[in-house]
Amino acid sequence: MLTDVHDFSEYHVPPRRILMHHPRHGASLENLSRDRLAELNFLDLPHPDELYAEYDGFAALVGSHVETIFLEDLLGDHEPYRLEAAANPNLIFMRDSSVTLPWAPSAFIPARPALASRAREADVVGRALEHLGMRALTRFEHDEYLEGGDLLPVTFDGKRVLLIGFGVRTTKAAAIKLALDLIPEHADAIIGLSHDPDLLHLDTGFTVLPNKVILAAAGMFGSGFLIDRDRRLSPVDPLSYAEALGCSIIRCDKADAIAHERCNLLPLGRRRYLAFDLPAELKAALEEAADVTIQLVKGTEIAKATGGVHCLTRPLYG
Ligand SMILES: NC(=O)NCCC[C@H](N)C(=O)O
Repeated sequence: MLTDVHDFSEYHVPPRRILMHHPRHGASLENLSRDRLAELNFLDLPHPDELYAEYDGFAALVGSHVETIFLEDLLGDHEPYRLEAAANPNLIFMRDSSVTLPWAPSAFIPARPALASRAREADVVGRALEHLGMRALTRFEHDEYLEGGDLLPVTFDGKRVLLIGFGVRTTKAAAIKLALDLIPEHADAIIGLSHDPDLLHLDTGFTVLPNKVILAAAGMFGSGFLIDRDRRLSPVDPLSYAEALGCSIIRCDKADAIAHERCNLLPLGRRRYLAFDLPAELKAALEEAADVTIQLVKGTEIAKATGGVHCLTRPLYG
């Protein structure tokens, strides 16, 4: 059962700050041409000024709820940061380059991006987090790849659970490494969810909300596994498993999840959420079932870069 008492889920704990990267802090978008879309995994070429305006609107809305902090504030003239900000427009998707855990505010998991053009992000962002006094809990190598959008920390019946999605980016080897390095000190269990490769990350098509509500892209999740506190691995069907534990699943259209970031909701704690424009029916259904308030912000240009409000943010809890 998901409980509110001792709930250290990402959707429950208000971040103390949110770490972001403004696309204007570097000219990566202005220098972008169509021939780089595949390398960056963009759906289309965003219009820089419109994307900046959307980002400003989003950052202002986030800032009205919680303190925001930008990579620029922490790294300023740091050479690798400047180079990355100048060349890599995916740096705005701060969710992916590291993982933070609501129950371990002074630690982080450095990501290891699988997309070659994003490979340097984790070092840059790790440097910023270390600058804030946070320490790395592990290091991935060999065939261990993990992008932050594939990891959702929740508390499940008082247990600290890492929900990890496996699609095109994150590997099972990374989940095993986390089981070895984090259980039992920093996590009690890991639930792996294999998802359709059309879904970029877990957070493209899946999120857990209060009241045991799950929002999932329809037909995208199949097999999965559970690694328990004794590091025993057993197969589970993740959605049936969740339903058996009393969760209700609201499904959204797969194509909408991919093109419009429908499942990519940003929780700010105290039942507050932000999202890119949602169909009125879906918004009402989520607000009713999960007893949350969702504020909407325009993100058409940002969605061309294949990310949403969850992808743009890295919550800091300490
Ligand atoms: N968590 C996310 O879904 N992040 C969005 C990343 C978009 C970026 N174009 C990528 O393909 O890595």
